[in-house]
Amino acid sequence: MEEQMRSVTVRVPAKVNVQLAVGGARPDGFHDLANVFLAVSLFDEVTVSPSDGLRVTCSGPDADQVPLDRTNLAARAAELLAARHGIAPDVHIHIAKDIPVAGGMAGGSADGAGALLACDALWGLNSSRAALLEICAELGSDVPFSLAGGAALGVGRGEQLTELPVGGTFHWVFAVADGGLSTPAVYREFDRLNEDVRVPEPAASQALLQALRTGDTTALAAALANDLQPAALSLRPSLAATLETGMEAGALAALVSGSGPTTAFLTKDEDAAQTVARALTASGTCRTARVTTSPAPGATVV
Ligand SMILES: C[C@@](CO)(OP(=O)(O)O)[C@H](O)COP(=O)(O)OP(=O)(O)OC[C@H]1O[C@@H](n2ccc(N)nc2=O)[C@H](O)[C@@H]1O
Ligand SMILES: Nc1ncnc2c1ncn2[C@@H]1O[C@H](COP(=O)(O)OP(=O)(O)O)[C@@H](O)[C@H]1O
Repeated sequence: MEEQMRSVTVRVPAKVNVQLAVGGARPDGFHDLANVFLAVSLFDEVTVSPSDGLRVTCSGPDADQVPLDRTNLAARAAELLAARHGIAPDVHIHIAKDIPVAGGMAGGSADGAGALLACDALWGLNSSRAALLEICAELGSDVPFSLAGGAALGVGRGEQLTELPVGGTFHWVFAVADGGLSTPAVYREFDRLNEDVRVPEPAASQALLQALRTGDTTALAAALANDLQPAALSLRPSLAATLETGMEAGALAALVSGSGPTTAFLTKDEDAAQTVARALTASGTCRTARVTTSPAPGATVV
């Protein structure tokens, strides 16, 4: 009972990149981006409670693929926050995982942002939003957006966010692939494929921002773009069949989610999403299909 009363649970969304414009490799190994994030209604739940030391547990269908040591982004978040305040990270972090692992949907980032917010509440630190966002950026390029949710443009390596207005609800299907793809490997493949190309400065598409602002699904479908898609397809050619299956079933557009291998299908409404999900599942070109909506709120104490 004591443990229950003193636990804090935070719900955190997955993301899809509706535009991922990638620049050339920087000297620090990162790439400058114009990264338009949209949070979708697939969530992990991170629960923290006092413990003798730092401990991570995980439940859910993909739990066996999640590291439970100090490399887990949730553990790193707790350690960073505790270090800033000169306290010990004595906390049990439990992750109820529903976001595909290594799928290009920022599941690890979600858990990092979730653990940070949850520990801040558990330890009564009352950190400012700006302080939390700064720690998020230290944890990873995508982590600030997991805290923020909604929609945002991320520049720099994706960590410098500007919130974007969204004027409606979008319907998506996500086809979860068997096995993950390593984000660094996909960026390396992007570099290899662009070896002899002058990669332009990344810039957000005005048509895309307008489509988000007005909630115009057809316009959003026309503007979706992911510069990492050729690299993900090069490393995982079978994704082409998944993309084709969703389009044939009536999706307005299909793309790889971030670094993949999850693929995303935008549909005109919930019924169309169910039809696409059924076709994807029946085709055997993916492990499972998930119907979602966007935008979704960022990390929230529940
Ligand atoms: C590609 C994206 C799209 O949102 O996410 P996923 O689709 O994997 O979830 C992100 O750029 C991934 O962000 P995140 O997974 O937080 O990356 P980080 O931990 O910061 O960096 C991991 C590695 O990815 C590469 N990386 C990441 C971000 C960036 N702007 N340029 C890069 O080259 C680097 O090789 C880096 O060492
Ligand atoms: N809390 C976490 N959940 C999932 N993966 C994690 C977590 N912490 C660290 N990782 C590591 O990060 C890798 C990328 O995971 P994830 O964030 O799910 O994918 P992506 O970067 O494609 O969005 C995993 O393969 C795993 O080794």
